[in-house]
Parts: sequence; C-alpha cells; structure tokens
Amino acid sequence: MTEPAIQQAYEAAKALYAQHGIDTDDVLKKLAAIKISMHCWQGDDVRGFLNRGQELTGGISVTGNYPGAARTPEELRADLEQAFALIPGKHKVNLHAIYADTDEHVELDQLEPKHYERWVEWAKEQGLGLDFNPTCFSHENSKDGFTLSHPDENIRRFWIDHCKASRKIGAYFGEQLGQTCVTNVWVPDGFKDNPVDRMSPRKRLKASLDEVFAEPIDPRYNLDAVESKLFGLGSEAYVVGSHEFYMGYGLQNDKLICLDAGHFHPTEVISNKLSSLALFTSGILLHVSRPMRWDSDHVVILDDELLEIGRELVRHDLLGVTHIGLDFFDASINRVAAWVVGTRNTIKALLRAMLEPIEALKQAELEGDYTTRLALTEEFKSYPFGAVWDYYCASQDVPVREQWIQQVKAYERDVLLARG
Ligand SMILES: C[C@H](O)[C@H](O)[C@@H](O)C(=O)CO
Ligand SMILES: [Mn+2]
Repeated sequence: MTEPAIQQAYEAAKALYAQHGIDTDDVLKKLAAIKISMHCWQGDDVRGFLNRGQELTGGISVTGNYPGAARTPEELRADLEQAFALIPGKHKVNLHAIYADTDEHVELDQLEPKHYERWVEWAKEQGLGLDFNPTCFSHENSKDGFTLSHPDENIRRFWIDHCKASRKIGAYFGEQLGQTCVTNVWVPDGFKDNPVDRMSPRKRLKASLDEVFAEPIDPRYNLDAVESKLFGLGSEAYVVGSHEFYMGYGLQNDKLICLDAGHFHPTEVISNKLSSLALFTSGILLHVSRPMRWDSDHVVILDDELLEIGRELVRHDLLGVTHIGLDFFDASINRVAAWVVGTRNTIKALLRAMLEPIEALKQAELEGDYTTRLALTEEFKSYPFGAVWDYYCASQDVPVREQWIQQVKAYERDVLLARG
C-alpha cells in the first residue's frame, strides 16, 4: 500500500512531467522491465568457494575488513536475498566460476552444470536470472600472470577448457531459467614492465578464444562477452586483452564487448563509447563500477558518469541491446549495503534519464538552439524525480528512501555479526 503522502507527491510530479509529454506511469512500467545483474563477488570479497585458501590474484584487490563476509553458498544466497528485498524490480545474479556450490573437489577445467544446480534451483525460487564468468585468476595456473595467452601449451589448455566449460554452464543457466545468460571472459594477462614482444601474447589469446568459442551455442541460452582492461596491479605496462584487442575480436566474431567503467584511462568514460559501439555490435555488456583514480572498484554512486551512462542508454534506445552488470567490491562497509546502494543508484540513473524531455532536447540541438538545450537540461535537474522514485519503491514493496538502512543494520546485528 502506498502511503498517502507518497501518492500525493507522485501525483504532483506526474502532472509536472506530463506538461513535457512524459508519462510517469509508462516510465515506471519500462523501468520495472530492466534487469541489473548484481555481482555475487561483493558478498565475500571475491573469494568464492572453490580453493578458498587461495589469495586473490589477477591484479584486482579488495581492501577493508568489515565483519560478516559470506563463507558458504547458503550465506551468500541469504545475503543476496536480503539485498534484493531492498531493491525495486526483478534482477539477475552474476556468478563467477569459483562460486560453485558442490561438496566435490573439482578443478576449474572439469566444472559442469551440476556444480551449480543449487544456484539454479534458488534462482528459480527467487525469480532471478543468472549470468556467469570463468574465473581466470586466484589459481596456481595463473601465478605467472598469464592464462589464455600463456606461452606454456598445457597451462593455456587448462584455461581454454575452463572457459569452454563455463560457456556450457552459462547455456545451462539460460535454458533452465528461460533467460539468456551472459558469460563474460576476462583474463588478467599482462606484464608489469615494458614488454619486448607485445604481439605474440595477443596472437596466443586470439587463438585460445577461437577455441573457446568454437562450439556454437544457442543465443537464447548463452551470449559470450569479452572484457578488456588498460592495466592492473602487476600488469601496469601491458595488458594482453586491451580495448583495441577486444574491440577487434568482438566485432569480428560477434561477441558482446564488455565495457568496465574502471578499465580505461582515468579521464576516459564509458558513457561516451556507447553510441559508437552500438552502431557496430549486436550487443554490449556493462560493468558499472566507480574507478577512484584507478580501477578501484568503489561502490557506484549517483555521480555524473552514472547519470550519463543512464542517459546514453535511454536516449539512444540501447536498453534492448545492453546487458547491465555491476562490478565493485568494497570490504570496508556492510557488503549488503554496498549492493543496495550501487544497485539502487544504477536504477535511479535510468529513471532520471527516462524522466528527461528527450525529444525536446534533441530538437533544440538539431535547430542549433543550444540556449534551450542548456537551460532545459539544467532546470530538469531540480524536477521532482525523488517523488517518482519513492512511489516506484513503494509500489514495488521495497523501502522508501533511507528506510532500508534500518533493515540492513538489523540483518547485520542478527546475522552478519554472528558469523565467525
Ligand atoms: C571479478 C571480476 O570478474 C573482475 O572484476 C573483472 O570483471 C574485472 O573488472 C577485472 O578488473
Ligand atoms: Mn569488470
């Protein structure tokens, strides 16, 4: 039941937006259909359940020691359920291979759909979709900093087989859940210092990917994505899978290109890439993140870049071809809260974009009336978007405004702090 004050504020906002031809009821219907893929790895600092003793490698890092990280698949699922209870809409969970839920000791190249059966059952119960990622890091076979581009044929074979197995698991998710799974390949391969031979590792990566993707999979079940990066910890000088590498590979082989907000030069933004990429690809995967001076994977806030990503997706009608995933990990705050803040903000950015007078702004620009373009854009920043958001949360039965914080605190007290 929507509180009278929320309803009244919504009605007033609705009337204001209607003056610009924006139908807020229609906007909220469209918003409810958008799925955000919430990454499981925020819940346990990218540790996973296979090889739990392994340190996190691959040039990524999690800092902080906030209590309550999930230690088992059951705990992680409970934490995800708590987060989803505070986020409007029905979404997806993005799993990494190391989150297999099995009592078997299984190597990455031997993984099968059966090792994720409990995740699938749970996703069905919860009405969620699943996405997937091979885990090409935190493993003995990645200790040299190379995986799919490793010069050693045996090591390369191990990672090829792991990625092949991952696509089959993705297809199983898609088929079981009736929602396409996006399986995203990211490898950390690179050199700390300036290499002599930049070409050979890239040739090997290309050959490995060709093998990984050789078997056709029904796109209704699984879509492949490839994720580039500029640098990582320990791969500062050179990353094999650079942006240009995967732009080329993705376009030539019809793979989704994954744009991670933290994987470019610090002043480069992914929002500005969408309208170009969309002209040449059949689909895009986003890793919405917040790079603080480097690929720091901070929880996303409603900052200019997040708003701009939302605008680009909405203004150019790219929501149908874009898969929106999150990629941040902060262990210095409550991990459930991290998911809630980042996911709610991503949805808010889309809503804000949908509540802009897009046609009027495009028309002003076309006519060279940059005064109106600027003035209208700025005035809309103080339109009552919050009233529409509150109404959306209330109508989706999730807490309005900051009310959710109390629920996270109670969960922390009753559940998270009881973990060792
Ligand atoms: C854990 C993720 O797969 C990882 O963050 C990857 O997507 C990435 O962005 C590496 O920097
Ligand atoms: Mn990423």
